[in-house]
Amino acid sequence: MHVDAQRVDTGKKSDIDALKVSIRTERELGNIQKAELLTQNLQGIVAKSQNPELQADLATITAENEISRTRYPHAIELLKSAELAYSRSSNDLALAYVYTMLGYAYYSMSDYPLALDYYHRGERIYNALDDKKSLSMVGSYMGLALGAIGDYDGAILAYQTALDHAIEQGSDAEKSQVFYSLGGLNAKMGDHRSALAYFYSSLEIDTKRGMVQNIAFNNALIAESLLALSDFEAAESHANEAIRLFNEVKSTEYADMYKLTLAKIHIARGSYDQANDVIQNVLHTANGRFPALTLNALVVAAQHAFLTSEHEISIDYADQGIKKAKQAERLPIEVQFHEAKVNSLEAMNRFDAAFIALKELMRVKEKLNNENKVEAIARAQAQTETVRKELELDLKLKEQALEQAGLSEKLLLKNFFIGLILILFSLLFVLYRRYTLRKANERLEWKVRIQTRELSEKNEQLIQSLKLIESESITDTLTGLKNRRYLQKFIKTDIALCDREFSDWHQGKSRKPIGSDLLVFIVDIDDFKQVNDRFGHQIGDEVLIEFSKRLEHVFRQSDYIVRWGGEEFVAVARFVDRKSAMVLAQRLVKAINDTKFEMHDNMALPITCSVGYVCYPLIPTNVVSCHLEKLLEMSDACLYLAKASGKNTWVGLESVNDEEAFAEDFNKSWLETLIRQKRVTIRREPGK
Ligand SMILES: Nc1nc2c(ncn2[C@@H]2O[C@H](COP(=O)(O)OP(=O)(O)OP(=O)(O)O)[C@@H](O)[C@H]2O)c(=O)[nH]1
Repeated sequence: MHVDAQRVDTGKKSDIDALKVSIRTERELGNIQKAELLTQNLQGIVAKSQNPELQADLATITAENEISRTRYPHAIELLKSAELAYSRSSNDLALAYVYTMLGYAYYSMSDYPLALDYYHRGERIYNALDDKKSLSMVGSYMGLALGAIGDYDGAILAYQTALDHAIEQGSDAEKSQVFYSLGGLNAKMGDHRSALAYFYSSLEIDTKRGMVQNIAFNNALIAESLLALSDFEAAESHANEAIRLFNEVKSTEYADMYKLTLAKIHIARGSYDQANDVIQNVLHTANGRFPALTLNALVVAAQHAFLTSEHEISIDYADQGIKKAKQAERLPIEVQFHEAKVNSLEAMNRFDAAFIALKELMRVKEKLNNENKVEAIARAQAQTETVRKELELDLKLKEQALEQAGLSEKLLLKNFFIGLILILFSLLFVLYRRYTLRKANERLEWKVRIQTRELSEKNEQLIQSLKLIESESITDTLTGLKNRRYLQKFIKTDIALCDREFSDWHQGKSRKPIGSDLLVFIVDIDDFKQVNDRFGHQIGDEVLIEFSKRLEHVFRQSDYIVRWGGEEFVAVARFVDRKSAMVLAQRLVKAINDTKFEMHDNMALPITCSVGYVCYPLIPTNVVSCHLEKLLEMSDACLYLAKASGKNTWVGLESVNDEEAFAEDFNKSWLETLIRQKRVTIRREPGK
């Protein structure tokens, strides 16, 4: 559906919906500029309407445009604000889509564990809504991320499920996506011949549908696989076709990205001058504007200079690349630059400098290795999720079969002939399903066989790294809650979003934020040592588990609850009004002391807890940005006051009046001083 950008200014819902569809269609067709133009039109309408849902829609659509432009951090910011709005309005379908897009943005920035986490969130909602088409989409994306962390087994399973959903829906778009992704996976595994077969299948569907940008992507990846197979002539022709199509739809960043493939083809052929022209051209356009493109161009430039024995130049490119990769936190690519530097220094017989560069290379590799350990956890979690999904799918199929059987019986009784025809159709359908599934299975089994040996080696490595990282996992094994690593990873973006909402207000860009505070609680079980001493550690553990469950009842699903350590828990209520803090704290204390804790041997223990909390931002009228550790120091000082006033109660720091209150060490005696000087607003349980 195409809508004239000039004419949609009425703000009518049907017009707005048509405009949204139009933007997505233009983008899918690769007309990014047109999509951005229409988005500006939507922006005008949204500005007039002040409708938060519409603002969230605009943020999502703009984020998708930004992803097309490879501007991922901005896309993430926009998606986070949409996530907030959709959670508030309980718009589950839109929320699931936002999660999927967040996953894709993180995937594009090579943060695979976070990408998988978001994909799982989206998938859970789509499952609950039984939305097969979206399940196919998210399955494909998950396959990509699993493939990227080397979990080929998991990736193949994800694609299999995605393909099933796509076939069931008869959806060409999703089928093409799965084929494209399977091509990518095979290319990653080094099986370029199979990769080509998948890319060609995807290309065929996209050509039928006239999806120019997808056709361009298929051509680009076909070129890369052909290059790997040393078929330079065909590779060059596909790379040129990709570049032509990307330029045609004004997607110049991608055109430049695949000009680098062309440069690699020239290098492989020994046409170094031609390669150099292309590289310089890309570096010139990318520098400063497109960080991802600049990094890729510098890798090829360093490689080119090394091969033409211009070692000084190669080192210069490598140094530029190291600096930029550090800024962009792209460790895998930083490793490539260090390697290039070591090679060039060695080739120049500068062994001292080469040794120093080698040490740096080892350090960065070690860092990357540590990150991969976290990825390994994501892989383990993803595998568990896949097994669960399979069981669920199996159960659903059985239920459907039972339902169908009941239905056929009734129909048979009513009308034998109609029943007979139905059975014949069902049979044909089952045969057709079996045929398509068998075909898909054959293909997958063949690939699994090829990969079995590699997988068992990888599994062995995985077991070793899992052992290493058990203590660092993001889940607390006793209570099943998340642990401090999880909170440290996720809270940063929430704090940034909160800062942004408030500073927009200070700068007069938006109205005063409502329901945008973060509340950080520390919850500590009272006299827990006595529980252990009197009843033993096992009972102590049972208390911790029951305690966690009660915490989960008090907070919302979208809040964070983590076991910080021992008998101490941290909960963060996200994007609420600070007025709710007292209510939550009271509810927390009551949730614990109201009913005794039932233990497995019918013993019932009276348990109480103390709570300290802090509301963020602390000075709403003048944002002083804080990190998690500082906020915890403050809630801990409040917790101390709660303990000192007899336990089984709460104390909260609602706001502070001046910036100087943020002393280096925010401890209990500093808080007491601030209270005495009336520089803070403190809340306590009435009567305590
Ligand atoms: N059973 C069990 N006990 C734990 C665990 N982690 C920490 N603990 C115990 O928790 C107790 C904490 O004791 P303290 O820090 O003295 O605190 P408390 O007794 O709760 O006293 P207050 O905080 O002043 O109310 C210690 O006895 C730890 O051994 C665990 O995973 N399981």
